[in-house]
Amino acid sequence: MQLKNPDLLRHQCLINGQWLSATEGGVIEVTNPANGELVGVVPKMGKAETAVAIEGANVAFQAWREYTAKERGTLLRKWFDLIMANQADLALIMTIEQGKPLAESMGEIAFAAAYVDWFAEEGKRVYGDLIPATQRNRQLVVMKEPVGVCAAVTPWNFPAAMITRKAAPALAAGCTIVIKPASQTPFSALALCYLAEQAGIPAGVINVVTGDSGAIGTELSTNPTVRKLSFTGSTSVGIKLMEQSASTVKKVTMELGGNAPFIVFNDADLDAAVEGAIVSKFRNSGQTCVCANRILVQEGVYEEFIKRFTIAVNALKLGNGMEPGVTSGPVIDAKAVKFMTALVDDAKAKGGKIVAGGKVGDLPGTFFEPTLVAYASEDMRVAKEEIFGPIAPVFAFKDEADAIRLANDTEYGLACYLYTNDNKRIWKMSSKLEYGMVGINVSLVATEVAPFGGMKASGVGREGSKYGIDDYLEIKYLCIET
Ligand SMILES: NC(=O)C1=CN([C@@H]2O[C@H](COP(=O)(O)OP(=O)(O)OC[C@H]3O[C@@H](n4cnc5c(N)ncnc54)[C@H](OP(=O)(O)O)[C@@H]3O)[C@@H](O)[C@H]2O)C=CC1
Ligand SMILES: O=C(O)[C@H](O)CS(=O)(=O)O
Repeated sequence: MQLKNPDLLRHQCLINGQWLSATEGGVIEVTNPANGELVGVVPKMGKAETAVAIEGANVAFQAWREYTAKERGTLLRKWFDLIMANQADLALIMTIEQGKPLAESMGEIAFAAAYVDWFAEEGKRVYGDLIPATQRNRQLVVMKEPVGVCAAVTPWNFPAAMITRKAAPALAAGCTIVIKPASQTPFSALALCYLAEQAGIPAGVINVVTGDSGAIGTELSTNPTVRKLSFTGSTSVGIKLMEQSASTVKKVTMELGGNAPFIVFNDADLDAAVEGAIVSKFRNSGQTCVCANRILVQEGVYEEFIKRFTIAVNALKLGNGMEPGVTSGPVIDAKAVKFMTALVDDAKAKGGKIVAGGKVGDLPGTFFEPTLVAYASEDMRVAKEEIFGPIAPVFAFKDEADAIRLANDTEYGLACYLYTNDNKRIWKMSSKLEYGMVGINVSLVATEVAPFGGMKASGVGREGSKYGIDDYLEIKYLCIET
C-alpha cells in the first residue's frame, strides 16, 4: 500500500497513549475483499486489554472533563484538519480493507471529518437552565455534565464515519472513549486515532481495542466504569449488547438493521426515481443500513420503471475499487456472496424475473453482480430480510393504502424513500411511514447536521445533529437555598 504518510497504517492498538500488541501476542489477519490478498494484521486482544483501556480512559476522563468546551473544540478541529489533510491516504486504506470504490472512500472520509467539525462546535453549545422557583429563597439550576467513559462498537461498512459519529460527540461533551472496530476493517479506525493523537488529544481520551469481539464487547458492556455504549451493526448483536449493558444501567445508542422501502408513485419524475434508486440501492454495493431494500412502484408506471432501471443497473461497473470508473466493488466476504446467491435463487423459485445481474462476479475477490429482480412478491426472502448487498427487488402496488401497508410490513424502521410530486400525499404518507428518516424525492439523507437513526428493530437514539450530543451528557439539577 503506497501511502504518502506510512505512519497511518498502524498494526498495534492505541491504549492510554501507547501503541500495544496483544498481551498474548495473538493477531487477526485483514484481507482485501477485492482479491483476497493480506492487507496486514492487528492485535487479537480480549477482556484483559479492554479492562486496561477502560481504566486508562477513566483516569484520562478526570482531566479531560476539566478542559473547557472551547479547548476541546480546538483540539477536535485540529483532528478535523489532519483527517482532511490525509484524506487520500485514509481513503486508500479504506478501499483496500473494505472494498468500496475509491471515490466512495474519499466521500466517506469527508463525511467522517464532518462529524468532527460539527461536534467541535456543538460542544460549545451545551447549555443549562435557570428555572423560576416555586418557593421563595430558592434558585433552581440545571447543569449538563459528561457521562464519563464511553464505549463504541462499530461495523465494517463505514469504517471511518461510524468511528467519528461516536467519538466526536463523546469527546466534545468531555467524555473519553474505548472503540472496538470491526475486525474486517480495523485499519481505518487505527489511522483515525493516530491522527487524534497527532492533533494533541491527550493520552487515554481515545482508545482502540481490536480482537475477540465477544470478549471485548462483554467487557465494554458489563464493566461498571463504562457509562455509555454506542453500537452500529446488526440488530441481533445490538440486542445482545443492550442486554449486557442493562446489568450496569448504561446509556445506549443503537443504530441497527434496516429494510428501507423505496416508494415510486405514478406521478413521480421517473428519471429522478431511477437515479435515486441506483444511488440508494447500490452505494457501497448495497451494504448500508439505509439502502433501498424493497423498491415499491405503482402499477401505472411499473413496466416503464423496470425498463429504465434495467438500463441503469446494467450500466454499473463491477470491479476492484482502485480501478477508475468502477462503481460497484466487492461485497465484504464469501458469506455475503453465498447469502446473495440464496436470495436470488429464492426469488427465482417464487416467480421473480432476473432482468439484470444475478450471478457471482467473475473476478478474484468476493463479487456479486448488481442485480434487478422484477415481479418480486411478498413471500420472497428479499421482502422480509435485510439484503445488505447489490440486489434490487421491485414490487408493484395499487394505491396509497397498499403502499403504506407494504412499506410498514417489517420489524425495522430506519430509513424510507418516497418519490411523488403530490404535496398532500407527501405529508399524508410521511406521517404514516414508521421510519426515523424519510427521503422525499431524495435518496441520500445522511448528513452530520440532521438526526440519524430509527425505531422498532432499527434501534434507539440519534447520531449527529444538535440531538447527537445529548446521550453523552447527564442532567444535574441543583436546588439552592438563597
Ligand atoms: N443502523 C446503522 O446505522 C447500521 C446498521 N448496520 C447493520 O449491521 C449489519 C451488518 O454489519 P455487521 O458488521 O455485519 O454487523 P455485526 O453486528 O456482525 O458487527 C458489528 C460490530 O459488532 C461486533 N460484534 C459482533 N458480535 C459481537 C458480540 N457478541 N459482542 C460485541 N461485539 C460484537 C463486530 O465485531 P467483529 O467484526 O469482530 O465481528 C463489529 O465490530 C446489518 O444488519 C446492517 O444493517 C450496519 C451499519 C450501519
Ligand atoms: O452505516 C451505515 O449504513 C451508514 O450509517 C449509512 S449513511 O450514514 O452513510 O447513510
